[in-house]
Amino acid sequence: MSAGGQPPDPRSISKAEKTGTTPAETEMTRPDAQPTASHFIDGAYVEDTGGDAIPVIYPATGETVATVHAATPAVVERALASAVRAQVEWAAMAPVARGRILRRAADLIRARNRELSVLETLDTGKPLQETLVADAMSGADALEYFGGLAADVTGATMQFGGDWAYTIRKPLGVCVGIGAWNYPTQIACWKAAPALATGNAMVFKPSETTPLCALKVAEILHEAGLPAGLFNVVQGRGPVGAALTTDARVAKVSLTGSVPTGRKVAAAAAGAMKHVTMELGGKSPILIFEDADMDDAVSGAINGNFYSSGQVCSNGTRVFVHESIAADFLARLTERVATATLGDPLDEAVNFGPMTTEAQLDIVLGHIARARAEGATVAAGGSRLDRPGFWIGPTILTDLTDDMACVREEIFGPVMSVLTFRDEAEALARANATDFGLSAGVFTRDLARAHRIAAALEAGTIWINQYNLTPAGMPFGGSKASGIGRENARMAMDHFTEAQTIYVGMGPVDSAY
Ligand SMILES: NC(=O)c1ccc[n+]([C@@H]2O[C@H](COP(=O)([O-])OP(=O)(O)OC[C@H]3O[C@@H](n4cnc5c(N)ncnc54)[C@H](O)[C@@H]3O)[C@@H](O)[C@H]2O)c1
Repeated sequence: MSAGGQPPDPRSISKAEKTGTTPAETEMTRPDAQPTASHFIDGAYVEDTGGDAIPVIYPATGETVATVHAATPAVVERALASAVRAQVEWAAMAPVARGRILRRAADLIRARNRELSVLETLDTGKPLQETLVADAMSGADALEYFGGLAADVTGATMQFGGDWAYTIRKPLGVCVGIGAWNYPTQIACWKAAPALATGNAMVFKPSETTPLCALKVAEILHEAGLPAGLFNVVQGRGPVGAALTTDARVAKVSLTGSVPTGRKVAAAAAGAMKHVTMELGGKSPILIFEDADMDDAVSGAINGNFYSSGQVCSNGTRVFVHESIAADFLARLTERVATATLGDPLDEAVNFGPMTTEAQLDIVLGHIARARAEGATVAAGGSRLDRPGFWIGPTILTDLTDDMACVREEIFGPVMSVLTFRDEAEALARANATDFGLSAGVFTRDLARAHRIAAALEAGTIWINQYNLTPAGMPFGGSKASGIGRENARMAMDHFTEAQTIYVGMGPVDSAY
């Protein structure tokens, strides 16, 4: 079945090509992406064409493949009202029964992985080769993981010699999820799974750039047995997100987005003392020592910079390489990057896709132009490709200093900055000299050094001899400006519940008079 349940609308697109070569002759079929309606509220698709039209553009060609409408105030109201109504019964349900629904949804997602992955590719432009393994499957992992944990939300008891106390974890109520455009299916599932497992309802607003996938997540959750109203999807830009954030019925906002948006949303939520989880941007370092396995280090740097065309929050875009191995590292890196296969992302042979939006491509090109002007050398890529859509190849910058904008600012595109260092203390100090603190990586065969560095790095997630893997059982999130709170793992259950303490007096009650 095609995405959106509508008949396929075949269009011809060219097949895979290596970087810089001409397209092959083979033709492929692109399925239809238009959803049944813009929003999913109270268990059903809802349309209201009164809201602004939002085009969904296939980044590989620049064509509009679907249109949705931003939520009007009436749509936002319906979503919130249904969530408030549904949450009370959901919270009273046996947790194991809640978990069973989430685990059923995980099975449905896995069974439909290809259809969902194609939709993710149309929404974002990421290669199908990636989306088949990283998006819906990661969403299914989260639903399965939190479905299993749902029955294990426990409090604690404290003894005071006679009197005692205990805590119970209570759901927060109605939670809002707001997504970025790079992982629309995964972000919806990572937020929905712990929220629903712990007895909350969620109203989710996808990024206006990638509005399609969260609708499918809602459809599948309800097919798995989720009662109506518990996972609602409303479309729209910033103002819709702001309306949800400031509504008095909302207890928590979980945002995945940039640091500037995070500051705005956290400030708005703080006014009403709402809970927040902030998954924000980064400029993460990867430290590669002279004893590192060179092939693994190159692979880690490639995965940490060019996967999803660099549109990954945790990317290790400042690659610090020990000066004794820097020439060898760069030679191997440029050789391997030249073998990236660009082409239509729906072709499974393709492993490098376009930027998701033209605006983001322009931001990336602006950073590269500024880096050149500041004296950087472009060792690979660096310019827009002459083809329809929003294309730039994997780009490597060298001859850099730490004060250059390309080394300091999040670029959110396929741009790796390669820097060199002399010793561990220097590498560590430079790695930590940033307001961001999302992630970091270290490649070395010296175990003691690996753990010493990991402990000293100021970042929420550190990978040793690996990069960017995020299993559902592992907490993920940022420190410093990169965020507040953690997604995934048991910790996320704490972020969607609050402790209530009950003191038990065993008598007698002493009083002064
Ligand atoms: N830490 C993580 O887990 C993680 C994951 C993916 C992306 N990101 C970050 O996201 C950014 C890229 O995504 P983006 O460009 O979509 O981010 P963005 O900050 O522009 O938008 C994020 C979301 O916030 C909404 N929004 C904008 N203004 C709002 C407001 N005032 N109130 C409420 N909602 C508002 C947007 O409509 C969108 O849905 C990058 O900085 C990237 O690093 C972080």
